[in-house]
Amino acid sequence: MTQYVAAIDQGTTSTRCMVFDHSGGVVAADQMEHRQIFPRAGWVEHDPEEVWGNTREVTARALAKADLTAGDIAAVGITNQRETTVVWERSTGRPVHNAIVWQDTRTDAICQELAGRGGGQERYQSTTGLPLATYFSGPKIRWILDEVSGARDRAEAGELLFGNMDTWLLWNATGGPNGGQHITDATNASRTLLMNLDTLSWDGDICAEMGIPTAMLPEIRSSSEEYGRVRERGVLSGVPIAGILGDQQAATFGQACLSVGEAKNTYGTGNFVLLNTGNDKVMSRNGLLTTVCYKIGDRRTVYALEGAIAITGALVQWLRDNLGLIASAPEVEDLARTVDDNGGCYFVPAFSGLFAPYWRSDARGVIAGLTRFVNKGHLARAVLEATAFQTREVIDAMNADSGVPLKSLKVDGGMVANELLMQFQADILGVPVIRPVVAETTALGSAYAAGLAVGFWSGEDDIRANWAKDKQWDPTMDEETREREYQNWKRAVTRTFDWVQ
Ligand SMILES: Nc1ncnc2c1ncn2[C@@H]1O[C@H](COP(=O)(O)OP(=O)(O)O)[C@@H](O)[C@H]1O
Ligand SMILES: O=P(O)(O)OC[C@H](O)CO
Repeated sequence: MTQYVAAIDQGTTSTRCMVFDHSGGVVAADQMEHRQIFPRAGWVEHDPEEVWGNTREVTARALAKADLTAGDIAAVGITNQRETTVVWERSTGRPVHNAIVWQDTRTDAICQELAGRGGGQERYQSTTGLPLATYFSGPKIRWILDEVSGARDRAEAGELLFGNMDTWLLWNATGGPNGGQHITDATNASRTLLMNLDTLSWDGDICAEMGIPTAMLPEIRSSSEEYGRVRERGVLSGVPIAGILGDQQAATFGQACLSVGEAKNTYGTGNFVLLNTGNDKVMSRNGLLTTVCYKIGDRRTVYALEGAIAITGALVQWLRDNLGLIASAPEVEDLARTVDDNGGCYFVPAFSGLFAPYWRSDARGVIAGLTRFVNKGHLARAVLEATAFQTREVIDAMNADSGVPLKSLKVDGGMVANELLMQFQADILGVPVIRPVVAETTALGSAYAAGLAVGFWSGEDDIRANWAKDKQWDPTMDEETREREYQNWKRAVTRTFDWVQ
């Protein structure tokens, strides 16, 4: 009897396997962190083989915890950190380079060169919905083909394959060199700078301009259909892999933001606000991305506007790992509660430049407003407030683009355990912030996509019915304080500009 659906959530800091029942409840879970490799300032890499090894391990451990076997699982969904780029050999499965992570800024010169050509930024935005920025996969593939000896010739000959983490895991799970499926879904493909947002196919002209042979690109499919079955030797042997969604789109789906105008914010390594815009793609005039939200089987594509913020939870990690001011991420709340306010201190974590709504690769981090009064408690508060201020900036942009002010914000991700942050977020936005019972909405969203494809769930009404509120924070800050604090933040942001020359 197949009573459950499994999800693999391959995130920036860790890989999880979660098993869900029909009500969307968590039956079992396991998680492993992988190494963050920083070869130079601004460069961030992961080892794809380590990530694949961790995926197998967390899957085996999650099943063992609930005493389940492959026969109990109706389908598997994959969700993943988006944009992170892997290039590997078709015949052996060996990566030709470490994965280049979404936060990595090494492709700045490539992006500037492409922007300088005919059409430049404007052409990329109108075709792909994205600005030309180091964040996306296309320039990262180009860098690997330029820098790894012989790689471009081998890619042209069909010997090398490209994939984001979804494709890398799917290919390995379905057999690797022995029949592995080379497939991605439209949400992941919409983050490469290479896909046409209307046709959901690779844009031949852009690929040629970027020097990327189409022979190495995966087939683009919907987010909910059977792509293949787990290889014979896998713990989930024979189970269909039937859902793929980029992690932020998965969280949108898992939060049941299924109607036009519904939005969620995920607080992880970075923050990502997605607003469902239905079957219409809205082109931003305020620094947001236009992206595929999901495509269920052969139904019409649903699009989203996205505010992508590079560094939020990663700043808490930085406080822990680089300064040693806290021993674990949750301790940042205790430290921040030792003071009443930020003491005039604002921390703008432009570690990878600034993403939405600025897209400034020349920006670098700044702590503004330092005096002898400021202590580590104020610094902890400034670290948490940075997440809330950055969120306000992208919500403002969204309100301007859509013309309809947001009434409340659904939240999820690792940082939403932080009650101080959630209250400050409601205060600085001036709208209620709502956390669901299952905060693991990313894994849940990909489980829903997989379960829908095999008939485990019958439709979107099941997803809506499973969503339940855990807690709500209402704004308590007066308007004058809110705007004064926000304007101080904005002034601090301007101090990060023009640093990299
Ligand atoms: N209680 C907390 N307060 C503040 N930040 C937290 C807390 N718990 C976890 N974090 C941060 O949340 C992030 C982990 O969230 P998660 O959703 O697992 O991220 P990802 O999916 O990006 O790997 C880390 O960057 C960590 O610093
Ligand atoms: O791994 P996360 O949760 O930080 O998400 C990363 C995003 O997908 C990057 O676009």
